[in-house]
Amino acid sequence: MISLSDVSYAYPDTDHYVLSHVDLGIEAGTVTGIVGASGAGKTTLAKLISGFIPHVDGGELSGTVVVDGVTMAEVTLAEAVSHVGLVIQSPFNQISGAKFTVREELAFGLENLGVPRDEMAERVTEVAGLLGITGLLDRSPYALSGGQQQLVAIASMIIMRTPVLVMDEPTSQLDPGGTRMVFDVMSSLRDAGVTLVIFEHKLELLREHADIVHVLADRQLIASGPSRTMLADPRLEDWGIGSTRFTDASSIARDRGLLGKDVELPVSLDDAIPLYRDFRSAKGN
Ligand SMILES: Nc1ncnc2c1ncn2[C@@H]1O[C@H](COP(=O)(O)OP(=O)(O)OP(=O)(O)O)[C@@H](O)[C@H]1O
Repeated sequence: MISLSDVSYAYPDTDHYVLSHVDLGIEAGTVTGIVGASGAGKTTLAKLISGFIPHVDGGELSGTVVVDGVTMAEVTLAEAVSHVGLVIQSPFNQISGAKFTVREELAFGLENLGVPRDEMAERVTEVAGLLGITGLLDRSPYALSGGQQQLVAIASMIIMRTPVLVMDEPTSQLDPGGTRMVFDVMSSLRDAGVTLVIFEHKLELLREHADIVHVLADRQLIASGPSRTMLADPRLEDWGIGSTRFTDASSIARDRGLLGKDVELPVSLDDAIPLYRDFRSAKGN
């Protein structure tokens, strides 16, 4: 569904490559997590997958990016965005600036596609319900909190029903409840067959929702694996990505001989529970 072959990229008026010889393959209907330290190039990669590079940012690009059968550099941005939606990191910048209410804002992209009014209204109601923003529909997008704007930004992409959605830190402005809700919505999108690529720092949530995780460092995708294995990898510390409290605690317990040497370290609470149960039964209480 997504294929990057030998992709290198430098922003305009710079003399260095932000990404260098990147290869990536993503299967349809999967959830892929991409992690990397600050400045590693996550936003750049998100913009490449969704066609904003080269169509908006320009710069020097080599290699090919194919999404949903379309080579991104060879089609217009309008064509690219019909295949892949991008939720950008700053929700304020995602708002079109052309509309007075959230309802109109959500319908904006559909209007451009010529979707009939009745269907537009139905889709707005549906997506607003999904993201719990029905009560905001008649408010100005600019009168909302950062978290509310983020939900509107996500809704404005989901409503387009593209087969691929790329999300660049989609929950950065949300509280834990809002974050969980957005991840639950992502699960239902995945169930509906949407291919998701999530750039995210919240490793526990990524563990729960991503099938495969890739690590971006040194201008390349340098490691990848199933979320349980990749997100418990001790090298994540060296790459400036960190680790979860469950991995840290279990790693200490293992070093002190409380857990077996070859125990598979947990990333999330769900991973940790069976481990602690085994530990308790081994102790006989
Ligand atoms: N428009 C631009 N022009 C020139 N350099 C840029 C531009 N945008 C980003 N960069 C540089 O490209 C590199 C990668 O930036 P990018 O925003 O992709 O990283 P990131 O991993 O998303 O970071 P963060 O986690 O902080 O959002 C950084 O060194 C950044 O300074």
